[in-house]
Amino acid sequence: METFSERLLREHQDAWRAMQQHRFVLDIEHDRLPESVFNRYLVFEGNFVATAIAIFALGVSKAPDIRQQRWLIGVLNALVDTQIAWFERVLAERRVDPADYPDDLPGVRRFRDGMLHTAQQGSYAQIITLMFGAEWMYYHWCRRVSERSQQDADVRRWVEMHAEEEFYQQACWLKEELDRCAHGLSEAEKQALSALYGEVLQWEIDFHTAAYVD
Ligand SMILES: Cc1ncc(CO)c(N)n1
Repeated sequence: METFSERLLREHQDAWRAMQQHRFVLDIEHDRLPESVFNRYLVFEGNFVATAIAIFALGVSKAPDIRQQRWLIGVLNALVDTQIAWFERVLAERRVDPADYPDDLPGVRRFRDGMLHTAQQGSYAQIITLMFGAEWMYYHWCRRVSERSQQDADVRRWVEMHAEEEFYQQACWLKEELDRCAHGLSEAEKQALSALYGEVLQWEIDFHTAAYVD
C-alpha cells in the first residue's frame, strides 16, 4: 500500500522534478557553478540555518512525546554546533561578508517566512511536512550529484554533507514520522498537508533561483 509520504511525492512529481533539475543543481552536477552564485547561496543558506533552528525548536515544543523530542534535539545540536561553525569558517575563508548581500529578496523571504510562520502557527504534523519536504528533496539531488566531481572543495563538501548516511537517516526519520503522523488524520487534513508539501517544493525552487542575479 502507498504510504502518505509516497502519496505526497506522487502528487507533486512535477515540482519534485523541477527541483531535481534546477539550474543550481545542474550547474553543480556539471561542475560549472559560478563562484559568485555559490557565495550568494552560502549567505542565504547560512541565514536559513538560524530559521531552521527556530523551526526544529518549535518541533521540539510541539512533539507528542520524549522519543521525538530526543531525536529533534539531536538535529538541533548538529545545526547549532556543526552547521553554524561550518558556515562561519567557509564564509571567512572565501572572504564573503553577508552584509554585502541582499537579505530580503522575494524568493529568499518567501521560503523563510513560509517555513517559519507555518511552524509557529501550525501543528507538529505540519512541521514534519516542512522538514520532510526540504530534506528528502535535498538528499536526493545531493546523492545523485555526489557521483560526479566538483573542483571547489567547499561545493564538494556541501554536496557530501547532504549525501552522507547521517543526513539520509535524518531524512528517513522525517519520512517515517510523517507517515506515523498521517495515521490519525482525516482525508481533509491529509489534503491540507499535501498542499503544504507542494508549497514547500515551490518555495525551495524560488529560493535556489534567488542565488542567480539576472
Ligand atoms: C534551502 C535548503 N533546503 C533544504 C535543505 C536541507 O536541509 C537545505 N540545507 N537548504
